Amino acid sequence: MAATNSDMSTSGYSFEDIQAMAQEVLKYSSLRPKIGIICGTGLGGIGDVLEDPVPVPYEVIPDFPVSTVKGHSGKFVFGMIQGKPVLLMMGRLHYYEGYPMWKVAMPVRVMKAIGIETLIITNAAGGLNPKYKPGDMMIINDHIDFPGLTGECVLIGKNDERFGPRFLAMSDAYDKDLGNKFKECMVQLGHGSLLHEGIYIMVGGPTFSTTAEYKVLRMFGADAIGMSTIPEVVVGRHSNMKVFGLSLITDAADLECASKNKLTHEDVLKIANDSALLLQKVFVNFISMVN
Ligand SMILES: O=P(O)(O)O[C@@H]1C[C@H](O)[C@@H](CO)O1
Ligand code: HPA
Repeated sequence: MAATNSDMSTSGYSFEDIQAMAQEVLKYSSLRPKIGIICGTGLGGIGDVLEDPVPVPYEVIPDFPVSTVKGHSGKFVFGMIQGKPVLLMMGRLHYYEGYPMWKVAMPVRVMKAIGIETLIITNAAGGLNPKYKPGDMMIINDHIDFPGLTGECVLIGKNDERFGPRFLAMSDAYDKDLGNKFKECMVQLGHGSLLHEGIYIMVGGPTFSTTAEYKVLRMFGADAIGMSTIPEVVVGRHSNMKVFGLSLITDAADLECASKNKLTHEDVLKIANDSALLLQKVFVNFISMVN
């Protein structure tokens, strides 16, 4: 298996490598899910609503990278939600862990090869929009691929058309119908006031931003800031999947430089943990509405 990028192929893994990884994962379950969920930092609690979960640790998949961040356990999990088979990815890969961009999003290609058609991507994010508070949620309706704009787009390199087209439109990246369904769930459950729709910007991390950086990124028009998601969205769309993106707002950017408290990963995990039960309830309803 060629897990290097020496030939400048887009993914570093050939089409055949990705199919072989998918076949390996499929050996663990007879379920054939069409819905995939990527759990953001601390959001693995979504896995608690899975009936008959079957975990597939990344270590059993040949040449699959490991997840090194607290709050990301490092496994795929098959299971059922509301009578529908789903595949969870618990343990995303981040650019700041030292993985090249093509490797960060490679699991999305494996999910596609497994049969996933609808990709639900979650993350923990900082609120740049002054209206957002920790514990709020934001449906991502557009994004700013900051690494992409500066030459680190996940699709840089040779393109294998079996994965998707060389040039990819991103104007319709986020599925509106899925967004409306999620909104409906939040309103039905009485939590409509926690929900926003907005623009997510990805930065490389692992540093959180300075006040000056937050101000610039807010001026760009971003509502929430994080260190993931966009490479997965781009590869999901390249693979012709329907994509839904959700940010859990875990902290409010200190645009006035007024706070004496320094933001930590533990703060992010705590808010994610506090929101776990609500997210589980919402996801049970949401998945029942997803085709
Ligand atoms: O994997 P996500 O984007 O949810 O994780 C966020 C960004 C960093 O990885 C981490 C910072 O606490 O949370
Ligand atoms: N910045 C970047 N990533 C994040 C943040 C933040 O403020 N909060 C959670 N993930």
